[in-house]
Amino acid sequence: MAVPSQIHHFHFSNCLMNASGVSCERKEELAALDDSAAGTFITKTATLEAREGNPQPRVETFALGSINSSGLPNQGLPYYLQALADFQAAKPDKTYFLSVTELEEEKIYKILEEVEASDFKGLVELNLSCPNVIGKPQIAYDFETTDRILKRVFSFFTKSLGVKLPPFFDPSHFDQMADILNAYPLAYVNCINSVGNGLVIHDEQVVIKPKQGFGGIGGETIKETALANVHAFYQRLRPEIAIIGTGGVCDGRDVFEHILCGASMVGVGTTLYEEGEGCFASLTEELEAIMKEKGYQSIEDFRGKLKYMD
Ligand SMILES: CC(C)(C)CCc1c(C(=O)O)[nH]c(=O)[nH]c1=O
Repeated sequence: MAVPSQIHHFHFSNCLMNASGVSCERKEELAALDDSAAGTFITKTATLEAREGNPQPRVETFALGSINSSGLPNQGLPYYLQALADFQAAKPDKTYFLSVTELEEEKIYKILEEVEASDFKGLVELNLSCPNVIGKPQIAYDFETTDRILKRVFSFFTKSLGVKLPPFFDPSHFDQMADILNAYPLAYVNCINSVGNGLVIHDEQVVIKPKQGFGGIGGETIKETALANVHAFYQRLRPEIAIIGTGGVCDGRDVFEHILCGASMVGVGTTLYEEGEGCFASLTEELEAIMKEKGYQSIEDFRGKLKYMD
């Protein structure tokens, strides 16, 4: 029971995977994902050194989703490179994802130089939702910084690289970002990261401790924004740049819709957080039932074929 997919020469036995950040910080969590119905996994975004992250409570769920200000808690790059080497040795034919970022521009180059020098064979995801300079927006909302970073990264980086993008909400931003991304040999873009700086209130109080309760929103409530970002980039990017659709996946229909919008792989975050890795099997069953009912044999029968009203 699976719906296979691929990104370039990387084949995946199933089109579902976790969203970076959820159930993927420690090796034991990655092992559970590795043994699940998911076609692959992506690590929690790694930084050069391990990080504690923000004070708890820092992740909470609410009726229609989740909010988090985790603060990049991770075990540090060496931990993930070693873990990935072990997973790869056990399953030589499987492809995995490593997510990385850093909190200053120069360190972004340093961490990618370390990944480049490693034996990692999978795909690398550069998380562009990181704040760069204090007082400036996150990298992906600063177009010239994004362009400068990608230009310098691709002057030395030869492994397969994708970028994780926050949501955009304006056609001119889709246009500007797509123009930048199309200039680089990216393997894929992953749309979207959580919807930044939401606020969840219970009674009269915020529900997470960091940032006076402000945090990234995920789950059911962000699906329409996620689908729009997947499709907007599908419409604009060169076909060589694949799209991973992440955000708002609660059932098989949501997976189907991400693929209809152009996604080749679909990331699951909040639902994985709430249901555990068994969600991949149920999402796959639901997707297969929809495909059967519609007579679709494979993803390519409907990927990107969203119909407009003429
Ligand atoms: C928000 C950052 C801490 C700068 C990056 C890590 C991250 C986090 C996080 O670790 O707080 N949460 C998200 O929903 N998306 C992210 O990309």
